[in-house]
Amino acid sequence: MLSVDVSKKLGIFALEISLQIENPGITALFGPSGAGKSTFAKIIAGLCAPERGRIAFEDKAFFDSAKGVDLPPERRGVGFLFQEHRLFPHMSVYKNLSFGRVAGGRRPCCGVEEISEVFGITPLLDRKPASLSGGESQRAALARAILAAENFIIMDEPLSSLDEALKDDLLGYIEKIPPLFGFPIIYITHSKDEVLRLAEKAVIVKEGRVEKSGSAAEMMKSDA
Ligand SMILES: Nc1ncnc2c1ncn2[C@@H]1O[C@H](COP(=O)(O)OP(=O)(O)OP(=O)(O)O)[C@@H](O)[C@H]1O
Repeated sequence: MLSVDVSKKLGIFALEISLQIENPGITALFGPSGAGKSTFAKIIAGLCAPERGRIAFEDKAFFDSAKGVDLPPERRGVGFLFQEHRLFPHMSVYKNLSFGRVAGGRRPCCGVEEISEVFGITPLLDRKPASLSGGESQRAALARAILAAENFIIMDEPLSSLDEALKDDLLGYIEKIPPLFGFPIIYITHSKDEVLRLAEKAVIVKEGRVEKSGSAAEMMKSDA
């Protein structure tokens, strides 16, 4: 279970989120632009520090302002997939994936070759990111996020730079992750279609707060 209770101010924006995510599958964070979804994701991953609060996964505290705990991102075991692929441009796909594995936890879920087969990128391993299509790049970034993960994966609008056909293709790959690798996923999106296709649970975030949470189908119906 991921347990979060944090506060953060960014200029005039105030984020106050208290939330527990128990779902072993995919939980969507859904809300309008500017609601604070990306800030919240960065706080969990250790890319942005809250002013106060506690973040813990199972019995491991990532952040605890009362006890002075603040683990750096590489010690949180969180795989992160961004809107754009953010592969290292000077490294081959193989090296990008190997780097993910080294940077990740002490318990890699699988090897580079195995994961490349799952995501259909084996023929691309010797290529540099600049020579890949948008869909190929996101599949390579997805594989790297899994290799870097020890506890769970956060995806921040991972389909936003892809066209409709490629979105559908990548959704198919994302669906495979919980059954094949067992990682929970926190999936950030504006799209109800993506929530309904992927997620069992959804958390509605508005103006820096959790408005409500529950089954994805119920949340999407009530947010109509
Ligand atoms: N460094 C910063 N300084 C000041 N304000 C910031 C900073 N970073 C983010 N904000 C503000 O915090 C609010 C939440 O931003 P955030 O990117 O988390 O929202 P979001 O829900 O992810 O939006 P989107 O769906 O458009 O990506 C916005 O009003 C944004 O302008």
